[in-house]
Amino acid sequence: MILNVENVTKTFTGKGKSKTVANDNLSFRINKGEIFGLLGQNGAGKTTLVNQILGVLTPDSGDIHLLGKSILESPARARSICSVQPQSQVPLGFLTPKQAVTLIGKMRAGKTFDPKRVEMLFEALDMGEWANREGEKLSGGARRLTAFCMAVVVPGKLVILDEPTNDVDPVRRRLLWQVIRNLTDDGTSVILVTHNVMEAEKVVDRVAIINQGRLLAEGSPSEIKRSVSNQMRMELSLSEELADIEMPSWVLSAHRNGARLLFSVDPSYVSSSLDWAKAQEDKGLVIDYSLSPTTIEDAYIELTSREVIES
Ligand SMILES: Nc1ncnc2c1ncn2[C@@H]1O[C@H](COP(=O)(O)OP(=O)(O)OP(=O)(O)O)[C@@H](O)[C@H]1O
Repeated sequence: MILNVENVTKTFTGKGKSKTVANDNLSFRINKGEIFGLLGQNGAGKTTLVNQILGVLTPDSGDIHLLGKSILESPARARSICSVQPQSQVPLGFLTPKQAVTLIGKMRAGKTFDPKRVEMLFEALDMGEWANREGEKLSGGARRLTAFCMAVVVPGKLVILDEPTNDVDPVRRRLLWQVIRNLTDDGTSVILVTHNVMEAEKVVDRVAIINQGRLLAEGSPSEIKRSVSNQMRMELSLSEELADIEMPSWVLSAHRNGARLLFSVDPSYVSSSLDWAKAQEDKGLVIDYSLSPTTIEDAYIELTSREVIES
């Protein structure tokens, strides 16, 4: 085991003494060589937890053990064991990606640093065209990939990646997932902090879903899906963002994001749900629909969503 988070609670006191419980009695473990997804909506408490793993914040109660030792006893050790890609963009200034990544590699590995590692990463992520371009002239995606390379050029035993695919194009996203997967070959563990549940499902071994500071579920993506039940998902693209759709009685739960509507459907209502969707399409209210087995995104929405749209 690399990381053991035990009953961690962290509360912030704001203006007027209002309190926010950012982490509420969180407990989970991460194994060696594992990719662990930390999933949760904005404000769920992910960054607060990461900052405690890095020893930047101290829990109010509970403890975190990294490779068997308490972070409370030695916060600086935690920072030497972990490498991090932060959620915010890393300012590169006039440094090129090659210079920035090489600099970090030398700082972390000293004389044992092998510059071929930079070439290998740039090739694996198809970054050659940007390698020698000034940081300030790079696109958001190129900067994000550079920050990723800085985090993994000499990876710690625990690599923490906060939304690493933000701004990255779909082709390089796939390359990035492959590089992340390869990181674990030598026993490195990875924490992947993300909102992008569907993407995470393809790469993580286990996930923790947190909401309002609390752990809602933990396990492999298939365990999480099973825990939510044997439902089907219907996904609809509405013709207008504000289209008024009457909710059928067989909908178990619903989630709407603009013109995208997701239903959980009892498998015994497959035929009725397809008839209903076809009727909505004929009325011009729905552009497109599909029915498929539950995904981890459905499980996530089911677990975290308080909002069920009304009929
Ligand atoms: N320094 C702070 N002072 C007061 N409240 C804070 C502080 N840091 C975080 N919070 C609050 O704690 C809660 C958890 O925040 P946190 O940044 O950990 O969430 P998150 O899951 O990382 O969100 P996001 O996905 O948006 O980055 C939020 O309600 C946030 O407003």
